[in-house]
Amino acid sequence: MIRVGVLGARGRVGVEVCKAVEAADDLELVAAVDRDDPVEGLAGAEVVVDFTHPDVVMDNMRWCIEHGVHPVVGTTGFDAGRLAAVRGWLDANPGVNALIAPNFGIAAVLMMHFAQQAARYFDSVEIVELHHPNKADAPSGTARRTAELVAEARRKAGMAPMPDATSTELDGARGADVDGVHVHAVRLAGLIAHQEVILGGDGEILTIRHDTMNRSSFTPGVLLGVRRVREIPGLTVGLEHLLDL
Ligand SMILES: NC(=O)C1=CN([C@@H]2O[C@H](COP(=O)(O)OP(=O)(O)OC[C@H]3O[C@@H](n4cnc5c(N)ncnc54)[C@H](OP(=O)(O)O)[C@@H]3O)[C@@H](O)[C@H]2O)C=CC1
Ligand SMILES: O=C(O)C1=N[C@H](C(=O)O)C[C@H](O)C1
Repeated sequence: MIRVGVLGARGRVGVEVCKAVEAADDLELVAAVDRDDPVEGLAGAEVVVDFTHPDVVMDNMRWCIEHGVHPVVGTTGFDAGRLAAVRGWLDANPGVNALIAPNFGIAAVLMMHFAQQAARYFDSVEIVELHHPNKADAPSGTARRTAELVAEARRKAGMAPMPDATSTELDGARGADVDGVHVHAVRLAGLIAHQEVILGGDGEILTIRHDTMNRSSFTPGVLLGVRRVREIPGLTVGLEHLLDL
């Protein structure tokens, strides 16, 4: 049995994670913690899953790592500076590992992977992400990561900058520039989490679309991370590293 704690346990995703851990024969839910709850119970966990908020996730990760607990993190808002800080804490606490995945949905990971593979065949790539209006961060962690993967693939292939004659624009009209890739964020009642990667070339458009239809879809990926994090040294970013793609 792996002893598991959950941070953000009463949140939209945390509730689903708690249910999935409780339903798994090889996992034991030893602590379900939300805002203002005592955290001591987490020290009895081997792995802590975090689905909280970008404002608090760094403090949570530091606490886990310093208490010898492996964090599996779905909370978004990571940039290069934050990842470097996490690496520093892990270096200071050998034997503790961490997994951060901007998206635990298997189909979402495949969407990012396919976009990365396709990127070098098209002149232009833009990303549209669409989420529920209660989301704190824009663009989404998934869109940021997709843009980074696409940009890296284009750099490796030695591609020219994307064509774009825009010379006058209203602020924000072309979206956020993530590593040279334009990312557009929609926040709309009724949505959960969706993304389109639109790739354009000479006379052809390829659209790769992913739709999250419910939040239990994240839990198989989370449980995979929980089961594997103890054996993957240091910091792992992205579930793709556990999927043999
Ligand atoms: N990687 C992935 O696959 C996915 C990532 N996410 C990300 O996960 C995060 C959470 O999403 P979601 O579940 O929709 O958000 P919710 O707001 O529904 O849940 C977050 C929960 O964490 C609680 N919380 C806030 N601060 C703390 C704290 N210091 N300690 C413990 N609990 C705390 C919140 O309490 P309160 O409401 O009082 O603030 C809330 O209950 C977001 O960053 C989101 O982008 C979401 C879906 C999938
Ligand atoms: O806040 C959400 O809901 C989601 N957040 C993650 C992100 O920012 O990419 C994953 C998924 O899109 C749902």
